[in-house]
Amino acid sequence: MTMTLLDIMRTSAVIPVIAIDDPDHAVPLARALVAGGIRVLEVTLRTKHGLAAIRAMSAVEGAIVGVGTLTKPEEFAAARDAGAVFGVSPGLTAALIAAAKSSGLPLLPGVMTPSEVMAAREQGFQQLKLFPAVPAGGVGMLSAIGGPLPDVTFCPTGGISQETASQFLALKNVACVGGSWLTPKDAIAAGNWDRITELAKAASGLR
Ligand SMILES: O=C(O)C(=O)C[C@H](O)[C@H](O)COP(=O)(O)O
Repeated sequence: MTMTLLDIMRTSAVIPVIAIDDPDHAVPLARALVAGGIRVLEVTLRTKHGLAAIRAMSAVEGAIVGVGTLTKPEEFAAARDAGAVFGVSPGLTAALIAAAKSSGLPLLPGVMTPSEVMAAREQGFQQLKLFPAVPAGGVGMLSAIGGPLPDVTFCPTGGISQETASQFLALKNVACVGGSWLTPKDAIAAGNWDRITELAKAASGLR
């Protein structure tokens, strides 16, 4: 059965934002996160290995793999073909809206102001990423937006940590949070998969 974006957002409390520097890290990293209860994985296109990593991680049992850092329309079909089942962008443009529709890839677009929330909603997007969440105003801003715009659900990302995530997750209009703290670069480089599983377990326990 195909999962909706909301189903995906409600699967785990935290969506790890992943950047793969070495393609050999993709599968063990995905296995380590899934072993810790974190199944939804956002693999960014920040490195040249992004698409190959999406392909490899999609084959890991239990993993639900999406593509992150979508900033250009041509990236949508390529990510979908590599196996991504959802996409995340830091912002939203007319070209990205068209690419999301033509590729069929469910998109979680980034917004940072009430006007951007309203413009995205007019285009049919009711699940949004607040980015960058903490610099934009964090918990106070999301709670204030929930007053006039209660029908939008957020995945705040940017500046959130294990220590602060629960404040975001307690909000009615937050389904999950995103962050890079589950995948520290030093742990990945050292192949310390047990540490990643521990971080994932702690994050899954947030909800
Ligand atoms: O790459 C993207 O597409 C982004 O939108 C940026 C990431 O979501 C943030 O960099 C994660 O934030 P941190 O947890 O503060 O590291």
